[in-house]
Amino acid sequence: MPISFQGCGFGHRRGSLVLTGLDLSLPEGRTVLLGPNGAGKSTLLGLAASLLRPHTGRVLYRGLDPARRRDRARYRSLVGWMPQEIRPLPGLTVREQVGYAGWLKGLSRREAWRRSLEALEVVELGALADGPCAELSGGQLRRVGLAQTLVHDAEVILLDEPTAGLDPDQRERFREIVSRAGEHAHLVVATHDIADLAGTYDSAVVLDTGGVGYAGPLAGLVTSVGGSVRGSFSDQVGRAYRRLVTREV
Ligand SMILES: Nc1ncnc2c1ncn2[C@@H]1O[C@H](COP(=O)(O)OP(=O)(O)OP(=O)(O)O)[C@@H](O)[C@H]1O
Repeated sequence: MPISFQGCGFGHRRGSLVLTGLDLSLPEGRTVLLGPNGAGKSTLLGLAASLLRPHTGRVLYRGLDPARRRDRARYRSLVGWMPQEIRPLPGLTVREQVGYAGWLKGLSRREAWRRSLEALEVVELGALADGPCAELSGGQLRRVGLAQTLVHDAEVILLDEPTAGLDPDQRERFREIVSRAGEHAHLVVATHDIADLAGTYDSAVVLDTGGVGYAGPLAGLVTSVGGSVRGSFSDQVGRAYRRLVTREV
């Protein structure tokens, strides 16, 4: 079972909590994390990535608690995280940037270098491996971000709005690559891109004003809000999500 949150509370500022008493086990497989702006999706991923530490409760994966110093390095080697913004490191090639990420996650230099090319091939950037990272387009940089999560043996991969700002073709391409990456690891993807949810994900978690509105299989999202069964399954899921967060009837 992937990452679980046990009674987690967190606020970025004193007196204002984003998450309170969160009890949630992220589903297995490919999970989409949905919710309106400010619902706490990035905060939840930040806690899962051990970038943020809960003020109350704990985050666990395979019995490892990243708040405990002795568990942290192992936890981080098993959990990959891609932030919303990928910054090219000055002077590094694409392959060096990905290899560096692997080294930070505990791979030897030799292993990180070898695997960096494999990861770049998965995201279809092998041909640009030796070019400067700073010259990549926004869409290509997102793919570097994904390669950085694939270069080590992450069992859980967390992606924060990986398709934001991409044109429709790039989004579709990225969704395909993400879907493929989900064959080898549990994926959790925070996104507002609700096109083809059914083709890309197995499960959904919907956050709404500090709580979990829904967590489970995509099909259950439709039935949980009494959604209509008209249209394709993806359309039904999209409508059910909108209904859940806007209370549309
Ligand atoms: N660094 C920060 N300092 C202070 N408040 C923050 C910080 N980051 C987020 N917040 C606040 O925490 C709340 C949750 O933000 P978060 O970014 O987790 O939401 P989100 O669901 O990812 O939103 P979006 O869809 O807009 O990316 C918001 O009210 C936001 O203003």
